[in-house]
Amino acid sequence: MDLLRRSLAGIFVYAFLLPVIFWPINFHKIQPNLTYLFAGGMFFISTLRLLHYYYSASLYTLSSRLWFALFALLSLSQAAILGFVFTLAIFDERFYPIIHVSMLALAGIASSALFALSPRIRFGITNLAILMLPAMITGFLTEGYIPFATMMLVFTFYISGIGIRANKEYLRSFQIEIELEAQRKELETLSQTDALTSIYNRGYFNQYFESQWQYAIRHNVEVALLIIDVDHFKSINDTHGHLAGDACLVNIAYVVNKAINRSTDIAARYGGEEFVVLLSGCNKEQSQVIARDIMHAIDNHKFVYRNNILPITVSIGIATSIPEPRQKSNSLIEQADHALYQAKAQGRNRTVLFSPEK
Ligand SMILES: Nc1nc2c(ncn2[C@@H]2O[C@H](COP(=O)(O)OP(=O)(O)OP(=O)(O)O)[C@@H](O)[C@H]2O)c(=O)[nH]1
Repeated sequence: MDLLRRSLAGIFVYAFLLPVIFWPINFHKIQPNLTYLFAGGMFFISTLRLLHYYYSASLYTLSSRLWFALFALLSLSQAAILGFVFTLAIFDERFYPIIHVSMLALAGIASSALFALSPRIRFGITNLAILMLPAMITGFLTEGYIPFATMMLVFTFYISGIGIRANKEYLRSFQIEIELEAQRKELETLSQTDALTSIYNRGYFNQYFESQWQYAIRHNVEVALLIIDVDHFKSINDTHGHLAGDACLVNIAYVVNKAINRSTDIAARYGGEEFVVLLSGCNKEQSQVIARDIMHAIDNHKFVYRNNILPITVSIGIATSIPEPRQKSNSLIEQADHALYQAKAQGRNRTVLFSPEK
């Protein structure tokens, strides 16, 4: 339907403006048959197109395919007539006077295409003005050519109108594309982020961990996993309230996230008061150093809520592996979990590296 609305102005141009051009240049006297055939043909098809326009809704309900087939047939017929006239004007001397009309139509088509694709509308208007003004001014100043110059002026306005509209649509589609891309990115970030702490969530961690695990299998790289659990967190909630607990989790996430530096390492909230850190290409010694750094950073951080200093400590389970091709990534989580369990059992506020014999 939008297609139809857009073509309405074109129907009137084809029906009246183009045929009318033939009279000021007296072409109807030189080639009456062609003039009346062209004008009659254009007028007839334009009338059919107007009928198609007014009965569009019911025709479309009847069959959208038929609606489009008729639309295409009618508009392409007018293009065919125009193409035929262009060819006669260029290649047959008897029709030479209408070369003006053909050139004008071609200039218009070229300008509207340029308008539509130019990001700067002023450039399109300047281009059209430079293209049309010399001939138009000369036409107004030359006896016998005023009607032709007037017609050029009308035509120039018509092309500018189409061009400005097409240009606006072109820019709008660009804008929509940029907005959609920004929204897609925002949604992607939201789906990967933990709502409370703003670090990565468990969903993203699982996905990233799996990809790093596969990479480690292919390249024989060591992967380290730390599971960090807040000690006696229940009593923090019970003593100071859940909001105090939430504030602690936000701070812990901040401190943990700050402690990792490599671009391939990530920290995520695994659930409740548990966090995970994935370190790629990190051996046992290096991962223990990082785990201790995290513990010290938490020790040194002042957790204050409503003027109360909250005694926050964490226990960290560490596991590392150079994964075998058939080894599942879950095995590393189980090992780190096991080490965490031992850290808790040994009195908390410590790091434990997983070892099978323990
Ligand atoms: N404020 C707050 N509390 C949470 C959140 N998620 C989990 N918790 C609480 O974290 C506490 C975890 O308690 P437990 O699993 O018993 O562990 P813990 O008290 O930390 O004891 P240990 O881990 O054995 O040192 C529970 O009270 C949960 O309600 C959260 O998003 N915000």
